[in-house]
Amino acid sequence: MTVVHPNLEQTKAKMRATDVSVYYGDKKAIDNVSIDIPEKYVTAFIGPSGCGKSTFLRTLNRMNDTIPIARVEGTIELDGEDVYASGMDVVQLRARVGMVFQKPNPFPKSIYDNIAYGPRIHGLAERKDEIDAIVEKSLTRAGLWEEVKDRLADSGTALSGGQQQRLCIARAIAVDPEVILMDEPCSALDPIATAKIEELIADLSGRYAIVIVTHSMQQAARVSQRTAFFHLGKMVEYGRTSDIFTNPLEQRTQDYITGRYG
Ligand SMILES: Nc1ncnc2c1ncn2[C@@H]1O[C@H](COP(=O)(O)OP(=O)(O)OP(=O)(O)O)[C@@H](O)[C@H]1O
Repeated sequence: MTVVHPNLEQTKAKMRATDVSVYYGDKKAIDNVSIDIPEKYVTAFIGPSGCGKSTFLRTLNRMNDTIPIARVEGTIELDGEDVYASGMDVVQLRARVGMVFQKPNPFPKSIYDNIAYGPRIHGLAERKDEIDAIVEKSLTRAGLWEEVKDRLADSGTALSGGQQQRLCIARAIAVDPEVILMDEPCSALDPIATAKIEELIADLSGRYAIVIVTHSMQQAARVSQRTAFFHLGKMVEYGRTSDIFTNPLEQRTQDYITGRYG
């Protein structure tokens, strides 16, 4: 059972997970997790290594489909629609629920094409001027436009690590997502690049539902309004970020945030 803080105000759920369990073969990695992911907020998933944070994050846009031995039970909804329904178009789902990974993974293409690719294949724009506008808007929103506007034809892989990660965020934004999942997006970055990504997350919250997996409690405290603490595949506690860090209700949460394990 998850302890949910009683003072949580009602917010509209953008995504809802109900009784979700995930298995890798016979091994249960996520055990009966239910959570509402609120619209326009940043939700952080924290917990010790191996507790299942990334596994659970990946259920939200069916990234686990790419792992043959992974099996998901329970229900995940996006605006009330069953994400695992047989008629669900997974490509479309992953545009609506975008993902940014631990290691920046730009396509080996130009900066321009990294952004233009998604809108083109999703039919969001056809004319060059429309695509140009999406490229500029997405890069601006990701805080990268000023740095790259004079070299859009250069390869995305030639950027610094932090710039590459902002390019990947711009790429996710370009297809007009509703939710952005971030799996330890700063773990490969230095402190300055990390600070830029954190600023960017703050700018983007309010516009998208964002879910971030992080090993850094300081980062969770800085960027999120909601925090879920995971331990051994279970979601132990969920509440406002400030409450989770100052007034945890569960001993296991208290032990983790005070550094007794992790
Ligand atoms: N592809 C996979 N095949 C088999 N087992 C896996 C796979 N991915 C993860 N697991 C197992 O599932 C459990 C949860 O792993 P997961 O990566 O979700 O945890 P995590 O909390 O994100 O960890 P970390 O913080 O170290 O990234 C672990 O026991 C892990 O070994």
